[in-house]
Amino acid sequence: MTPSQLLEQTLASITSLDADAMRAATERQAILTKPAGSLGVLEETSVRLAGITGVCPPAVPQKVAVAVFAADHGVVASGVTPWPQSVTTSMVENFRAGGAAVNVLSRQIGADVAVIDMGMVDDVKEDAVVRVRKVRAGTADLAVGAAMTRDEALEALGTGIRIAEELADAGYELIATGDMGIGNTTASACLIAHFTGRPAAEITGRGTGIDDAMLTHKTAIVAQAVARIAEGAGPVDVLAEVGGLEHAGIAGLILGAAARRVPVVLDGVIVSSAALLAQAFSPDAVDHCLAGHRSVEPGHTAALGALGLRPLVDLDLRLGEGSGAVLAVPLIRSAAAVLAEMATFADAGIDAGTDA
Ligand SMILES: O=C(O)c1ccc[n+]([C@@H]2O[C@H](COP(=O)([O-])O)[C@@H](O)[C@H]2O)c1
Ligand SMILES: Cc1cc2nc[nH]c2cc1C
Repeated sequence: MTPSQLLEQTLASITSLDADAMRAATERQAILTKPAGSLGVLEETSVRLAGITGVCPPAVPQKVAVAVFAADHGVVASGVTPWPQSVTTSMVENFRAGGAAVNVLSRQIGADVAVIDMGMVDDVKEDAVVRVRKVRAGTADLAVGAAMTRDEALEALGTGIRIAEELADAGYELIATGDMGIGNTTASACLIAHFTGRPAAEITGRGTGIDDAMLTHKTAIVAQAVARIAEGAGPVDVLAEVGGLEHAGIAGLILGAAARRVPVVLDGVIVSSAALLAQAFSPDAVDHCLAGHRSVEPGHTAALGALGLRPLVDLDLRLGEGSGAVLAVPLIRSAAAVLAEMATFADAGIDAGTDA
């Protein structure tokens, strides 16, 4: 099957959320021993999980994968980040060794970290942690021209879909998403500016921590690259022009997981920019996602607004790797557990009155 056939087949199998399961979840929330609505966003989360999985009450997700998509970016040659490109590889080796923040946070919740080399400049070895699916050795510099070809964009989307299928087949009930790629906040800003229609100056942020001069330069690069996108360009063209290989992988993962009814937890600005891409292919796919957190990057708030998602955690994080998605998992598990395990008014013999 060609990547484009895989994409078409995946899009055709994505459905809207299960309205019956959501109705049952909403009705059950109303008879649990609490004032109606008092568990706020946890209640909404439980209803969404029912809609995604088609089951009420949805199972508490025990088996959780953290899929961290890694790639390099030609735009680092244009001076948009203070960090050397080699840090992408060094951090992937840190993930493999279990020493990064995402490893520590994942151990806290018993989640398995899977790293996908979508397109790092360096070659890394395959093992139980790192899956080598390199589409090309880094993108071209988006400040100068298209980041990749349409065929490469399609291949990378297909790779992400396959990762979702592998994780679903391995029995993962929830997939948290993450990214690693020096320079990738520039590509993310381009995607967000394009899909939200907001100006580059409003969307472009400091990434790993850049000074005012570099921010001005980065913003100009984003504005110019977005202006190059042709009127009426489809999502594959947008991805090829200004995206990254990890963005493609994450968008594919979101589409593939939605097709399999496996909920996906979004991380920060990079993952959410990839979710906008997934939304351009299939608005229903994003309904199968939960926003883990709100990053301090300005583009993230704009992206969440366009995705129509409310972040579960807001802790001034700007790390990436999947850190904010992993931190939200205990809240998602709690939301499902409340719906499944709380006593009803009838069970507890509590008079709910007539206005409850
Ligand atoms: O997830 C976020 O919101 C986030 C915000 C700022 C930076 N990052 C991480 O920082 C790296 C990219 O930053 P930069 O400045 O090199 O574009 C990349 O590895 C991201 O995971 C991530
Ligand atoms: C050290 C470091 C760790 C990261 N993790 C995700 N992005 C990162 C960027 C840097 C620079």
